[in-house]
Amino acid sequence: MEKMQQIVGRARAAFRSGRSRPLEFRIQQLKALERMVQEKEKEILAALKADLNKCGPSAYSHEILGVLGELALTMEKLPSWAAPQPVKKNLLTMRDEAYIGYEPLGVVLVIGAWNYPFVLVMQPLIGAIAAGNAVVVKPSEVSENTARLVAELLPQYLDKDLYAVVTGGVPETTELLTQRFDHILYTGNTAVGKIVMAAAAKHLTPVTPAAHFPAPGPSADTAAAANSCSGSTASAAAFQYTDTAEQQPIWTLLTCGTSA
Ligand SMILES: NC(=O)C1=CN([C@@H]2O[C@H](COP(=O)(O)OP(=O)(O)OC[C@H]3O[C@@H](n4cnc5c(N)ncnc54)[C@H](O)[C@@H]3O)[C@@H](O)[C@H]2O)C=CC1
Ligand SMILES: CCCCCCCCCCCCC/C=C/C(=O)O
Repeated sequence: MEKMQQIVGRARAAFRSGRSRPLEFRIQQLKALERMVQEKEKEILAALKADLNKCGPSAYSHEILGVLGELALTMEKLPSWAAPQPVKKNLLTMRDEAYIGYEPLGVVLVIGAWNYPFVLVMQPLIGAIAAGNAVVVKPSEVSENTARLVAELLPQYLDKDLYAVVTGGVPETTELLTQRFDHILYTGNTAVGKIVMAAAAKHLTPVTPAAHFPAPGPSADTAAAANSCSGSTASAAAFQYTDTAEQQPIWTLLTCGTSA
């Protein structure tokens, strides 16, 4: 318990330091992530082969190109996604500067699944970094080589305190879920999804699930409505990922929008 408390506590302290907020810092971390994928492509593909016998164009396109594509898109669009959006003024606000400004939520937990073990932790990680959050990544223990590689590589390229990796199985995930997060992005089966959502509910933490739930994936609106940011307007940032296999949106990362 103490270990998870320390990991999440370190991420929270790093978040509170404010260094994840500036746009230049976020883009610099995303660039480092891009360099990691380019420089360690062979190791990533070898881990996928060892875990799942995944290889050839399918491994390369989903797990490497998919991540590089997400990084390129995010770095290109981030300045406009993160920019304050002017809002219409009324009589009460006509003398004010009125806009919606996007704020990071805090510490985000990313739980990945075994079947696309690299892309399913990297895509949400990219969105969470882009939005200025600290992140704790929990890759699937079933694809243990990929999990080990992610734990080894991320600290070599990213800020070690802001972005942590926890490896292990059910006991570790269970322990991790006792901690308070500001958002949880979960991919996996429905039964565990219910466990994750119940644990999150104890801290009133919003969860974005990517499982095969009966309803389609969450839309920006439903996710925004589910998110509560005290004293501010909840707004969906444009960090949305479309699952090309299923043609439905599966990731929506929220930031808090505050309007003056
Ligand atoms: N909608 C989508 O976009 C996607 C959905 N999926 C779904 O996910 C399925 C694979 O998921 P799983 O087999 O669940 O993957 P998995 O066995 O890798 O588990 C997912 C995560 O849940 C954690 N976990 C497992 N048991 C737990 C427990 N009792 N308490 C807390 N945490 C626990 C694991 O540590 C792991 O990180 C696929 O078959 C598919 O249905 C997968 C990829 C994308
Ligand atoms: C040039 C082609 C680039 C394609 C990139 C697509 C990357 C998306 C990979 C995500 C795979 C998740 C699929 C979900 C599976 C499931 O529901 O079990």
